[in-house]
Amino acid sequence: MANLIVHGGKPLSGTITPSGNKNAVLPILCATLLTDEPVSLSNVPAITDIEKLVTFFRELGSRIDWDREAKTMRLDHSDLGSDFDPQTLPQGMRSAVLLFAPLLQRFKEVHLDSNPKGCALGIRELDPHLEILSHLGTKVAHNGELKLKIEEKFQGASHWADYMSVTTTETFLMAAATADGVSTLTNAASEPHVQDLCRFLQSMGAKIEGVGTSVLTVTGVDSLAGAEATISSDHHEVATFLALGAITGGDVWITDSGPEHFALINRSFAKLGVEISYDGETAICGPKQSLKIQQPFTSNLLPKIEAAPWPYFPVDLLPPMVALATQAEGVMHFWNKVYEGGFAWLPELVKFGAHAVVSDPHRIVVFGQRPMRPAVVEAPYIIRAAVALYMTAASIEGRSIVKNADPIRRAHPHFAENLRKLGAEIEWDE
Ligand SMILES: CC(=O)N[C@H]1[C@@H](OP(=O)(O)OP(=O)(O)OC[C@H]2O[C@@H](n3ccc(=O)[nH]c3=O)[C@H](O)[C@@H]2O)O[C@H](CO)[C@@H](O)[C@@H]1O
Ligand SMILES: C=C(OP(=O)(O)O)C(=O)O
Repeated sequence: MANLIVHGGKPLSGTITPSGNKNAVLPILCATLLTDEPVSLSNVPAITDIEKLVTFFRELGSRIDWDREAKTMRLDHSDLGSDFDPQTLPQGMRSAVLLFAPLLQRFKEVHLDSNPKGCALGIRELDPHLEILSHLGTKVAHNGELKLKIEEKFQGASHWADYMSVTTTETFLMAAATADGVSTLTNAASEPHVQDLCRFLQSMGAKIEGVGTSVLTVTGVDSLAGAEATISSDHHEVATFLALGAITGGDVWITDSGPEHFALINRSFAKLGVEISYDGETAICGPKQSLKIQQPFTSNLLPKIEAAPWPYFPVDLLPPMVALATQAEGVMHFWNKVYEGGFAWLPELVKFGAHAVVSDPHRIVVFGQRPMRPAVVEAPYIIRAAVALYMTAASIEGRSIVKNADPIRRAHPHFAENLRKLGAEIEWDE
């Protein structure tokens, strides 16, 4: 595990180009298993989750050319073996569950001996995935080991999911793409990365209707073809760097920022006193933001930022907003409607002097502008919490250490290098 050594208190200023979105590239990589034809991807981020997936693919027999500098990858799965060792399934990354449907489509039978888990945000349940696979014709048996089996093909079916789950929706899309007949998912997730997977599958020849809505209809096709795609900018990274500009009093410009996804995210910034402006596709967090929490018109109400499945404010962006609230004048209520463990890292934030009260596992109240001091804190295995602890350290004059911060590398390539370009004093201590 690696620690981040931070000398904070300096305004971060400059221009950054965001990386490709981890949560878009990983399902797209899993979907490449659905074809024997070559696939070419660009804007592929050099992140550790992809390293793990590429290692797994190579174990299977895939040919992969990954130029990390050029951010391009060419994949060819035409020479895959006839089976795989479940022990080689990537661990510690939720996206490994996205291998189930394509592996089943290839091998017809898959045995799994573990839940690959992911960020420690709560229980990362497999049941919705098993439910959708079972609806689409998979025989599911578990007796210590999980055994999944299909006959020749997935079978088209309709399913109304319990809740809008990102990866479950992606499992549905991959299974339904080549299923026999028509499949419908009601209560589907519609996050930007889910839409990216839909468009990628369409470019491979899949027939998908309802992209971006909560009802997806997929008409199965016999086979999918090779394709080319560019991975979208990571809206989490865009928002994080804007928040870093705001928390340090700097002037940060982000190119290729995907403004179409930001209306609600920017309104949430505005609730904390941060105005984001645009020059075309470039998002700007200008200098000297007021960092004053807006009061609601209604009396007897706390201002709040409420996160839930898209098009709500994204849960993965709550931690940077919480860090920002520690520096803002006023009180802000945060509500994570998704994860029961999404705020478990708050005791670490408090070590900097922040005043944050946990109301219940889903809700906290942050009292801003308390006197803050440098600290040595421990990052949990949660990418965005590690980022938020770094942000807080960057805003406080003096030397702080964020221990075990390497989950950041799961999603943000060249994190420290990018920040140094903005004037940050930050080092990895391996
Ligand atoms: C690889 C990937 O894409 N990971 C993302 C994906 O994970 P993932 O697909 O695992 O997240 P889900 O959308 O399934 O939601 C996670 C958990 O939240 C709970 N839940 C969710 C929605 C809801 O309306 N009610 C509810 O109870 C469930 O316990 C569920 O297990 O989506 C999450 C939610 O945007 C993000 O944090 C993760 O970064
Ligand atoms: C929670 C995340 O990842 P995972 O779903 O892989 O845990 C994340 O990207 O913030």
